[in-house]
Amino acid sequence: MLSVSEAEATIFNLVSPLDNQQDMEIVDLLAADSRILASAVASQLDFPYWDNSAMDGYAVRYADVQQATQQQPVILEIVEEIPAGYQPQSTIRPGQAARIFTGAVMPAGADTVVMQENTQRQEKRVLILTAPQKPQEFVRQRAACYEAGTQLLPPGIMLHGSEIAVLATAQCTQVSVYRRPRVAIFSTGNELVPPENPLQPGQIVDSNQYALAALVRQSGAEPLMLGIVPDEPAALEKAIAYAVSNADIVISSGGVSVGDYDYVEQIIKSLEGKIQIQAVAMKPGKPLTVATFRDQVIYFGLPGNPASALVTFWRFVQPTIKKVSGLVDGWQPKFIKALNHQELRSNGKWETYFWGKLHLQNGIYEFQLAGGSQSSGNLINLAQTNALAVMAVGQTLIPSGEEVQVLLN
Ligand SMILES: Nc1nc2c(c(=O)[nH]1)N[C@H]1C(S)=C(S)[C@@H](COP(=O)(O)OP(=O)(O)OC[C@H]3O[C@@H](n4cnc5c(N)ncnc54)[C@H](O)[C@@H]3O)O[C@H]1N2
Ligand code: MOO
Ligand SMILES: [Mg+2]
Repeated sequence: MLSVSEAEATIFNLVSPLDNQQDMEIVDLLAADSRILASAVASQLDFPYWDNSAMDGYAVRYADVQQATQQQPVILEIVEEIPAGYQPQSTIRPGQAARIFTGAVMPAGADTVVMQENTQRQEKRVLILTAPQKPQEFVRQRAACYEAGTQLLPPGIMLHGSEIAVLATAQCTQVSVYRRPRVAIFSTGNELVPPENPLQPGQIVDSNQYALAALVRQSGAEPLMLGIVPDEPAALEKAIAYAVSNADIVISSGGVSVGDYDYVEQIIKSLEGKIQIQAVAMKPGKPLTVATFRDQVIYFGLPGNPASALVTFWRFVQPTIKKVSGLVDGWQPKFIKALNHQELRSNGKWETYFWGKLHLQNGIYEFQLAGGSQSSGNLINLAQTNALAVMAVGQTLIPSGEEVQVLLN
């Protein structure tokens, strides 16, 4: 049986990002939020676009004012007023200045701005009362932040407010992003019914498909919900064949253990899928099954128990979706160290995952175990959790107050 880290390495090696040519789409700037950039962006505009003032004050020649003091102010003649958005008409000559405002274009001849607090206005003249610290003070130089034609944003990053600001500034109103990966999801089990059906004796509501669809969407992909498939080989064969032909990633839940009605592995093989993982030394989630089809589609057969399905999703499927989606960095699972708030115990045989809540307490992360049963059949206390504490194989106890490794969901 593979260890969790072996399983992780196997899975992450099996998948590669979508193709940045074939699998891209063009979206409007505002629709680009939370999308992943498919190709590098360059702009034809420098940033700043032109030399401009960082202060409300006076554009001057540094050589004129470098000796100015309160006692011996330098007096300059004001030849022009330059509000933001206006193209200056004059050239500043020795002994001259222009009234200027924040964001306004620097006039030719001037190289420095003196903020108005360091001046005194006398009609058509200005007294400079304090010398600037250095030439170019309070001038935002053209291209100081970005030179036209060089790379502005690299491919493979997720776009949020700050990147959208950069694209807007570069007048990049149509953005090339990766299409969202398509993830087919179905549940297996004769006992399952959709949430809206009245329950007959022995039936169980299919919660996994809904949870997984929400998590898939949260991971940046498009869920394709294929419903409930009974534990019958023919039905399962039809569902798997359809799913692997219509999605980049397939997630089923249930039917991967050793029971007489657990057909998933058998059907994968009959459809010429390649079984890559049959079980992982973890709890919950041991019967996790992973396969590939035509070296293109990855199939996750998650265990049916609700907590097992979600834990294996967080641990393996979520990073897989993010990697496939084109993200270059940050698709990997995120672990942090936290203070363990209560004792955690396991039998030491499997890498064990405990669900709970990560709090920030006086600047320190603390892991609080969800109250109630941590059995894989319990899903009720998964609500409002945001993290999984991890106990290594061979470890049987993490005392309260000690450090614990935590996976962020
Ligand atoms: N003899 C053994 N039995 C089991 C073993 C084992 O090693 N030897 N492993 C156990 C573990 S661990 C798990 S996890 C489960 C995995 O079972 P399957 O993946 O085959 O899933 P099912 O048998 O179909 O269902 C298990 C359980 O989960 C409920 N379920 C299934 N699908 C859903 C759904 N969509 N929504 C909500 N609940 C669902 C189902 O009703 C069962 O109660 O096997 C153990 N057995
Ligand atoms: O390991 Mo199963 O996945 O918990 O109950
Ligand atoms: Mg079973």
